[in-house]
Amino acid sequence: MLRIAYFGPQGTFTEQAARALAPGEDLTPYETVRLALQAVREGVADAACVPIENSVEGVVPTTLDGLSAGEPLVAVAETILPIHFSVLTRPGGGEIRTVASHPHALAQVREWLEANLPGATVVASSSTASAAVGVLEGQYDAAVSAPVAIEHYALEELATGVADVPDAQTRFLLCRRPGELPAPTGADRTSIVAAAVNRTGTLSELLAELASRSINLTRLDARPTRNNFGEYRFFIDFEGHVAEPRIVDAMTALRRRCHLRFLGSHPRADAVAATIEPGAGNQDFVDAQAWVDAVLKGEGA
Ligand SMILES: O=C(O)C(=O)C[C@]1(C(=O)O)C=C[C@@H](O)C=C1
Repeated sequence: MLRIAYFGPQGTFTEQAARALAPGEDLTPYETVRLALQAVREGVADAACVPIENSVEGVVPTTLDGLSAGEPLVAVAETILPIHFSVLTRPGGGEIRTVASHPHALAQVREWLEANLPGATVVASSSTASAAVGVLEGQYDAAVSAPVAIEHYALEELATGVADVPDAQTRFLLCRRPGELPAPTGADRTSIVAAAVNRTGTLSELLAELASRSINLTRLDARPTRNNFGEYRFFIDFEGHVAEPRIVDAMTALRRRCHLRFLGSHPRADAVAATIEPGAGNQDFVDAQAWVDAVLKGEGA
């Protein structure tokens, strides 16, 4: 049985994602994303399930920072969950003076809180489920939690289906130490971190390498390197798999220009096939290489 670390405690959205990505495996909650990733680096866990991006609030910075520093880890699978919340209180409730949740969750229910709990002080907690634990322990009066939290904690539902944006979604990754890659499917995502030197035009040069090969980006984020003020690392997700000739061509071009960290190639949860423009398919790259090989052997011109 695989040992799967996940961003917990029990009752987070991430636990649900871990159950979807690793059904029947042995799941262990960790208090932070960093600790879940560390468990994999230390060999205590085989893989970690962590949130990466939300359709309303964007990327989860602790996950980006956790993946870009320390021993390399790669994502081997992803899942996307619909996100709506339950607001949980102690049974028999009383006045709600404080309401807690993970900052990403609070950002997705700001309007609901203003309309329904206008006097309450909003408090950030380490996860949606730790907010539920806090309510149970009397630290807060209400928690904005994943609907499954009610199955783990003896709380009452004040409201369910809470979401300022009805179709919100979060994408989660299953990360392991580098090893055999998942096979390409034609509907894959590749993730890299690019540490480019700070000079005019570097980011646009990197993006041009992808654009000139008609490789479609699915996400672009920047995070500070933490070394020099104003220096950033770029997190780039794009369609395709590193085992495809067109992606190999792009990755080698990028590697010549900057320091790269590979964060994985794996099937997309939404199964959207890669956009392939005329002249930019894998066979086009194979044919072009075969022509150059023939020239080198003196068999073509
Ligand atoms: O706290 C949780 O339940 C989580 O799994 C984390 C997280 C996130 O980091 O975005 C996951 C999904 C929701 O968007 C809110 C919180």
